[in-house]
Amino acid sequence: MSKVLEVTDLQKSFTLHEFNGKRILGCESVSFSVHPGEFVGITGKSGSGKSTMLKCLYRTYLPTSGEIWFASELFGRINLASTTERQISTIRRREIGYVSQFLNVLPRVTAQDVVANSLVETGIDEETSHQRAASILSHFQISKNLWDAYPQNFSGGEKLRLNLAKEMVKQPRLLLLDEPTASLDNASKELVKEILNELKQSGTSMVGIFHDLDFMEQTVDTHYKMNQGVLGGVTV
Ligand SMILES: Nc1ncnc2c1ncn2[C@@H]1O[C@H](COP(=O)(O)OP(=O)(O)OP(=O)(O)O)[C@@H](O)[C@H]1O
Repeated sequence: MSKVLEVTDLQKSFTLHEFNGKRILGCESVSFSVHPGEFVGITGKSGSGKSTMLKCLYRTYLPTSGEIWFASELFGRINLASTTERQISTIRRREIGYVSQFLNVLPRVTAQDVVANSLVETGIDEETSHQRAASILSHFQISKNLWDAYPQNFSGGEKLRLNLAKEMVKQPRLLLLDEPTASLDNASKELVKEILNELKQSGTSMVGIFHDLDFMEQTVDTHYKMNQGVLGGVTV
């Protein structure tokens, strides 16, 4: 089966200029693949390099070495580790989503506009975008009286669901999840589990990092462990 993502020998280290160029290892020797509709889960101790690896996949961090091959619908097979900023920004708008508990949106933009703007950026007209945004916000159980509120003050669970809504509405080929259950109660976790399963059924591939092992074991297809920056063998 063709691969959506193929990571080979990814390494990221940080140079601390204020400490005479001291280098800190984020991750190294990271190699794995993701197939269409596959959900890969990554666990590991705090500081083991999980977020660094995920941020390299989204190109928030420029990898120090290694390759990240992504099967893009728009550009064909491209190496995210070395492609241009311009391609990366198109890919982020159209094909790769990133979800964490932290909401990074413009101030004074309502929740419904946050989701609708995600679609407008892909070229869909305003009216259709607002209709689809309303439908996904209901589906994610974000109460209607919050749709025209500013999400900066939303609860942790509401922010996470809004983040998921704004990324999922684009139907990305690949979704990156940074601790998708942080700050969720059990009912919200169940909802997120259902949503992730629906996404999988629709063919979206996912890579998620987790501290919540129970949740992870119920949702992922493949599990890797990160240890001191190195990605270890499959355990599920
Ligand atoms: N921007 C940065 N500058 C310098 N060092 C960094 C940076 N980001 C991460 N690191 C270092 O890289 C190492 C791995 O950190 P990372 O955040 O990837 O771990 P993690 O496994 O995601 O941890 P946690 O589970 O606590 O979130 C740590 O030693 C961290 O201090």
